Amino acid sequence: MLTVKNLHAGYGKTDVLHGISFEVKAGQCVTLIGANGAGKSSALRCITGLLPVREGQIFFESQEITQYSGHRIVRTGITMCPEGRQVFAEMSVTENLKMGAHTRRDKEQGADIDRMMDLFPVLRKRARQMAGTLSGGEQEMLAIARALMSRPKLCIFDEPSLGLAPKIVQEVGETIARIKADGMTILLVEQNANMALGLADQAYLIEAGEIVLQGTGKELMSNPEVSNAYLGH
Ligand SMILES: Nc1ncnc2c1ncn2[C@@H]1O[C@H](COP(=O)(O)OP(=O)(O)OP(=O)(O)O)[C@@H](O)[C@H]1O
Repeated sequence: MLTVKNLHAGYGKTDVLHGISFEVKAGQCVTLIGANGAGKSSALRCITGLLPVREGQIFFESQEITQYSGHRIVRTGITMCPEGRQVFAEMSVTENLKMGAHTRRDKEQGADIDRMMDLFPVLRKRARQMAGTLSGGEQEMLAIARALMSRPKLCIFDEPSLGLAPKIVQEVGETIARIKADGMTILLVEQNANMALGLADQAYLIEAGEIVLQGTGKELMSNPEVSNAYLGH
């Protein structure tokens, strides 16, 4: 579904991605793991049109999207659930969900809001509450639900566990697993390698802008180098 080939990108004179390639097949959960500053978010910024690609190509389904604007990429069916959640703090939960559907022209948004509230009961309880007053975990659920409101074909999660307590991280992991079981294709970027590898069909380890290891989630989890450096075992 998504193919990234030999991707180079950077900021100013500095290159931070040095030719990474990976693939996300329909229905898979694929994860990019790696330390702080390895280049995971930069790779996502390239896919979503926020950072120019210097060399290489990105394909989504049958089209090349390498030079597409962020807006056009959303219309192809790629949605990102951003790092730090970025909910609209001064809007209610329901209004945030409506914002997630702003690119849709159909009349089923109301039914989808209801579906999201079934999927995330805490959002129904807090429907009228300003999003800025929700807890971190609730805001993450809202950010995920808002991303799903666009009815994406590919949902990208950037560090969904960041800053959350371990119990909430587990809940977020379970939520992503449920979304995957419903058939969503997922690209997940995480520093929390334990959570990410547990969910992933396919995983890539990025170090200093290069992919240094790839395999199934299980394979990377049982790799001693990954285990020592990233899993805290
Ligand atoms: N806007 C920017 N301007 C200049 N350099 C940047 C910018 N954003 C990121 N970088 C640099 O690019 C490199 C890769 O950063 P990136 O955010 O992609 O890493 P990451 O793996 O996602 O890490 P993190 O988990 O901290 O987000 C780092 O060296 C970082 O300092």
